[in-house]
Amino acid sequence: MLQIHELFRSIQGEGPFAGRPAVFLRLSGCVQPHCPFCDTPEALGKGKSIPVEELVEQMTSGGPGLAVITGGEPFLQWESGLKELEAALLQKGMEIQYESSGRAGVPDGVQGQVVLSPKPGQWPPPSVLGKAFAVKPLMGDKPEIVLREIYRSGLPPEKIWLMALGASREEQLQRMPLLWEICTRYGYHFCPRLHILVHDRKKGV
Ligand SMILES: Nc1nc2[nH]cc(C(=O)O)c2c(=O)[nH]1
Ligand code: SF4
Ligand SMILES: [Mg+2]
Repeated sequence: MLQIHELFRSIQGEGPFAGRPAVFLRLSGCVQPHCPFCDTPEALGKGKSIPVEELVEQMTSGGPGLAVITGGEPFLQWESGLKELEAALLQKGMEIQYESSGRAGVPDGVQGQVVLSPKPGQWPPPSVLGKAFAVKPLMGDKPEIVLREIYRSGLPPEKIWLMALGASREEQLQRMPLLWEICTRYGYHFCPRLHILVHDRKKGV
């Protein structure tokens, strides 16, 4: 069983796979304490219990493609169903990408691609960063602190996507010019959040 908040088809809005059609599974629950700026508070509750087999059926009904598994914090449920879901989806030819804050660690043996979005003040340890395919830090009012963490971690610029904190189109657009400048200067990827730019605060897209 997995505790889920929602399952929907959309376009990956962030990171290295941005622009790709994908099926999204948003798992429920996150590590305490929850972030005061959380943009998915609706996913922090208990959610609905759904059997893994039913999720596999729904997620593969459109044929093979990209599955994005997000939350909340998806890796909290690794041992209670997510590992099993990963194996079943891979077996059906799906490509898997995780959206994780890194706050629950990254399980050993995970096969999908892990994209970490560290939150301000919560920079993950090297053992967690080392398992990431890409790192896309949320940039808020103190970008210099995050830039220092990136520099200290020794991550190569090719692995970094900078994205703006904020759940609204207005906040995104307001923070983008500075991020654009920083990305140009340091050779990081600029990460628009397409679903917010297109749909603003709408959920389930
Ligand atoms: N379209 C779309 N792309 C996303 N990429 C990461 C998302 C997330 O909430 O983790 C997300 C989301 O909620 N929607
Ligand atoms: S890690 Fe993400 S989902 Fe969890 S409380 Fe923080 S912002 Fe919300
Ligand atoms: Mg999100």
